[in-house]
Amino acid sequence: MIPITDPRIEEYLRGLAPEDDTHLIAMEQRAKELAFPIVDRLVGRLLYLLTRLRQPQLVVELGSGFGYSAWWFARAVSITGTVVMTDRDGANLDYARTMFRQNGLIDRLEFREGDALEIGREYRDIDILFIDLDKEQYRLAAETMIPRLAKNALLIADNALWYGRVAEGGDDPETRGIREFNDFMCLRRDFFTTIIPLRDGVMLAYRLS
Ligand SMILES: C[S@@+](CC[C@H](N)C(=O)[O-])C[C@H]1O[C@@H](n2cnc3c(N)ncnc32)[C@H](O)[C@@H]1O
Repeated sequence: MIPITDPRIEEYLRGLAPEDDTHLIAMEQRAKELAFPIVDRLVGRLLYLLTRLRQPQLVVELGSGFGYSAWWFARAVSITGTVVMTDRDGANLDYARTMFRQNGLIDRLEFREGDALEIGREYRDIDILFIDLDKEQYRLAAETMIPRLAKNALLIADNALWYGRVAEGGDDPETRGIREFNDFMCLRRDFFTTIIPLRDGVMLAYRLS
């Protein structure tokens, strides 16, 4: 496994990103206790910044877990914006619903239980698509959802470097899935795509028309 960011750098960056929101801290604690993969704070802050810059009306997440990444999107969209959460595990969405009811952001959220791609197909004119579901499904997710994106949409995907295994020549289904997805997006002429080596790699792909 290739370390993407030196742990000392990550610790330094985290030290520059203090947050005191009790729900956020509770979710970070929960993720730690359950060993549940969330984007974590540094990527969360990037999601927040991108959302503020793009000012989306519609954000769709494929693979929302219990709402950590959605918290950053929901905080950043305007009061008329919507963040669609999808997860096949209803217990995750129950946790998120309770949390967003308590913090007053619930009107900005839709909670959709089931297969993320089946649900995702129902939406059009998506301004921000966030992909964080099973890694074998990334390319299919992109193929399915690109026709449903708005002009100048932003496609964001977590785990684009997959613990460095994409660069090590790993051949397990998840690594293959991420590598195929990266190739698929980076070779497209209708997107401007880059991968930021932050945490586990974040792909940003801007739709050029
Ligand atoms: C990495 S976690 C998401 C973490 C979340 N984005 C965050 O940062 O807070 C992936 C989630 O996607 C869900 N998932 C994976 N594949 C899915 C699919 N095809 N349809 C619905 N949910 C899926 C899993 O149940 C899991 O909760």
